[in-house]
Amino acid sequence: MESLTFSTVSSRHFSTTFPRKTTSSLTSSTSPHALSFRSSNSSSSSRELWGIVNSQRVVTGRRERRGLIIRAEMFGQLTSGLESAWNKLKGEEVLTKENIVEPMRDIRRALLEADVSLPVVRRFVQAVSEQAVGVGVIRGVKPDQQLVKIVSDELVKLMGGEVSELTFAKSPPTVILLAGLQGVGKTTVSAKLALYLKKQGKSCMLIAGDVYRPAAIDQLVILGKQVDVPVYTAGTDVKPAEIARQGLQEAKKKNVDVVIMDTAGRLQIDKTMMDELKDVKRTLNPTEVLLVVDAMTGQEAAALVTTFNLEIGITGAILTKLDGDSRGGAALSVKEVSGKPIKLVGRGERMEDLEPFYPDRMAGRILGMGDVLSFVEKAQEVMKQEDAEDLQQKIMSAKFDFNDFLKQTRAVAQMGSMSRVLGMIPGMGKVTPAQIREAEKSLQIMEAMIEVMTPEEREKPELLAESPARRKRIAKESGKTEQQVSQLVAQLFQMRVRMKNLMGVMQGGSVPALSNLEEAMQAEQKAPPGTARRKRRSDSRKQFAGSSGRPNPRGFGGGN
Ligand SMILES: Nc1nc2c(ncn2[C@@H]2O[C@H](COP(=O)(O)OP(=O)(O)OP(=O)(O)O)[C@@H](O)[C@H]2O)c(=O)[nH]1
Repeated sequence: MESLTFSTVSSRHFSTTFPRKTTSSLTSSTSPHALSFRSSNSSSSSRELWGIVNSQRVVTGRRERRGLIIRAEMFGQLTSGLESAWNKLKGEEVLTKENIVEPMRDIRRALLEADVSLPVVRRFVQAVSEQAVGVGVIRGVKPDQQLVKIVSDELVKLMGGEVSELTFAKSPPTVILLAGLQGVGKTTVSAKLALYLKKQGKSCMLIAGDVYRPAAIDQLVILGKQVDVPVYTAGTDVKPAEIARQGLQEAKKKNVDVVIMDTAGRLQIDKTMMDELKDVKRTLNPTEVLLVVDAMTGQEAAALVTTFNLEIGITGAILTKLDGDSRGGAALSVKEVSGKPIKLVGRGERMEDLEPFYPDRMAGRILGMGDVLSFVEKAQEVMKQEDAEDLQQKIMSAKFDFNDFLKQTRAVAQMGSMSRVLGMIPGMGKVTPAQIREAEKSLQIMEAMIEVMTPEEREKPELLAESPARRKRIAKESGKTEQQVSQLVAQLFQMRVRMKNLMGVMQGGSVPALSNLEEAMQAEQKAPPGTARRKRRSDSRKQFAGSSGRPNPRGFGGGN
């Protein structure tokens, strides 16, 4: 399904798999975060690809205007409104009560401009502010990235958290009653839904219940043919409740799994319409009563869902025309205002354009920052503040041992494939797949050797540095060579010194921001011989001498 591609694409795909073309200057501004993950070649006309390369935003419309191609991005205005919030945090070290005031104002404005209902905006802003000031520091994650993550989590919550699946009757047929105002897309949705369920292996039948618009019956018959689903019709002279009864009877006779009833829409909610719907509902005793609402109507859609729920009792909503110029108000307000979930969304006029409503993917599209979100999540998982501080302490006091080494390598493994993690780090995108495979292989070798060390050896690497016999034993038990063991021990000592050097670049001993770490690493690589490198080597020797008392004159590789 099309949407699947948007929230999970890792940054590597931007640079390696998909060609890319920069968005027209007429589209909303581009996130600086997203930019850092982008590649720069061009040429693709595929809509899916465009969605991906535009940093996971959905490009929905394509209109020629005065020779220029204008690409409308879903929720583009909301996305750029939120971007200005992150931008206000550039250069900040940590989120504070003071420095989030301005970004929160931007978030509030962006949501209101997107036509999100005011009480919803108020609650949202309050929830985000509270979390932002209490969030603390996560190693390697900048405050603006942290705010993106908090906003994302709250957006997901606002939209209901989990996907709200359709319910099926214990004994078939499952009956789905569709309701809604005129022109919202009910008839189209009826057929789309039948196709959607058919793809899940369910047999379906449609009932044409819109007796006020004869063309609607013809339309449903045509669409039914298109998706190859039978349509029950009884003309326009029969009451909708009676059509429902007959249709249901027919469906039972045919052992159909799901019956979908299309009903008439009105321009306004009126009593006759509600009474008629109530009659139909009573007759059908439906498993699902879904209100079809138009995303373009913004918070009005949420108000409608509330009214319909109070009047006839509904189980959820279907949001249509999400591919249009909707600003996001409907998607963000429906659940919070009405308490009823959006179950499905329509994203185009084709029969295939109906899909479940995934709050997390929707949030990802609104923010257009899937990569930043997954990076922050991974960092949160593996780099808890306490761990980072603990590690820092150890490094500063040169006590980084094999347990820490193992913890670190496992943390990297936990972060998923190393390649993905490296790809997420700006500036690290040029690591080749071969290098990555090599790195992953050496991690496994290291783990095997550390695992056979005694607890004492793990805590005091000096024991191994001093004793060829111990190294020999480790080699034997882990199935590796003595040279590999010696290299590992040497590596640990080198790492102590390297990390200590890196820590030196941090201001005030704080946990490093990613950029500092990157700069330090680049500086290290660029250092001319005889300066930092030379110093590091001598530091390394001192470190080794200090820890073991007496360096092995033959070096690790040469011992027996
Ligand atoms: N772009 C887009 N158009 C849609 C979508 N869903 C429906 N439409 C279009 O909206 C128009 C109205 O759809 P209908 O299915 O006739 O609407 P209805 O609610 O049955 O209308 P009434 O029978 O008058 O109440 C049609 O032109 C559909 O093609 C969607 O998700 N995206």
